[in-house]
Amino acid sequence: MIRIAIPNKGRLHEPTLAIFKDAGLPVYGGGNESRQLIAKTSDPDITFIFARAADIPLFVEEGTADLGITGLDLVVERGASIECLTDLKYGSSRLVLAVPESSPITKVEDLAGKRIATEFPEITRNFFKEKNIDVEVIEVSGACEMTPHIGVADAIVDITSSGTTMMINKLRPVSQVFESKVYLIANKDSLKQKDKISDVKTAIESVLLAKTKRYIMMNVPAGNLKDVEKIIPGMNGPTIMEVEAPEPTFAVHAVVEADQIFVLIRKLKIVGARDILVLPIERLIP
Ligand SMILES: Nc1ncnc2c1ncn2[C@@H]1O[C@H](COP(=O)(O)OP(=O)(O)OP(=O)(O)O)[C@@H](O)[C@H]1O
Ligand SMILES: O=P(O)(O)OC[C@H]1O[C@H](OP(=O)(O)OP(=O)(O)O)[C@H](O)[C@@H]1O
Ligand SMILES: [Mg+2]
Repeated sequence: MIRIAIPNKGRLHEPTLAIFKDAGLPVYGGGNESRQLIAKTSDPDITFIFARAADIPLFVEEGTADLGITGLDLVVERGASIECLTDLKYGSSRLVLAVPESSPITKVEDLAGKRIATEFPEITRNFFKEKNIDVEVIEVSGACEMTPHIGVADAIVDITSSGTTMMINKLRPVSQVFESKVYLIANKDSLKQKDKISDVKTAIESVLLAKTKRYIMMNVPAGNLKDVEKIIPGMNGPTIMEVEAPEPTFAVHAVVEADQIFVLIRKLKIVGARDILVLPIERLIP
């Protein structure tokens, strides 16, 4: 049995359900936000448990869950001893040291002897300890941006991605403290004992790889085939099939980089390709 802990709400909930669905493991029962706590999947050996992202590192460390999806910031903050298997490419964020816009503080050293409010006390303490700067860390459980404006702290260390919340709260970043990504994480013992974990990892990674590729199909007059082959990179070269058509014609299929499609189609039209179709790929297993 494999138990996978996934965030029951918040910004990671939907993209996590989506990536498992694409990987062939849809959640039975819909995984509605923060109400359903356990769900079966299409594999009788795999069960999802829904938890707060902040609790998942320890659930995975102690083996309550064999696998989990959560942010590296939460793993490090809790000092969880787990394996980070795969960067899931969504939810990247930064922990940033910030002060009120009106503050005279401009660099990290100016924080010596000051008070810093944060939801990440361990990461914050380590950051300043490594710089030999003595600060007072005040742990809060949310609304961190308010603390410097009400005299609770002189600065904050908080999570950010667009920077909108800090700007709205008239906070000026001073330094980046930590860079975070969302990972598929694993319990160390489970990783050794449960083969199915590598199946889950491969399935997830096949979805991530497929998102960067497109499947392209076209018809090419025989006389233009060489010019088209020069343009189509393909993974191991294009697939070429003869087409039943009034004139000698070939169907050319290939897997290409998604971010090359716009330029590629323009070039293919110039060398005579027609009836060009571009399709998404659900999974790509090299
Ligand atoms: N503003 C953000 N931008 C990008 N990623 C974020 C942001 N806030 C949090 N994350 C990432 O999402 C993970 C989960 O964040 P968090 O624990 O705050 O839950 P949430 O998704 O914000 O839901 P809630 O905070 O309402 O419980 C974090 O570990 C972090 O990696
Ligand atoms: O840089 P930004 O894009 O503005 O994101 C920063 C905000 O994101 C997180 O809040 P979230 O939206 O997760 O709500 P929460 O406070 O309930 O966690 C974090 O607590 C910040 O408030
Ligand atoms: Mg949040």
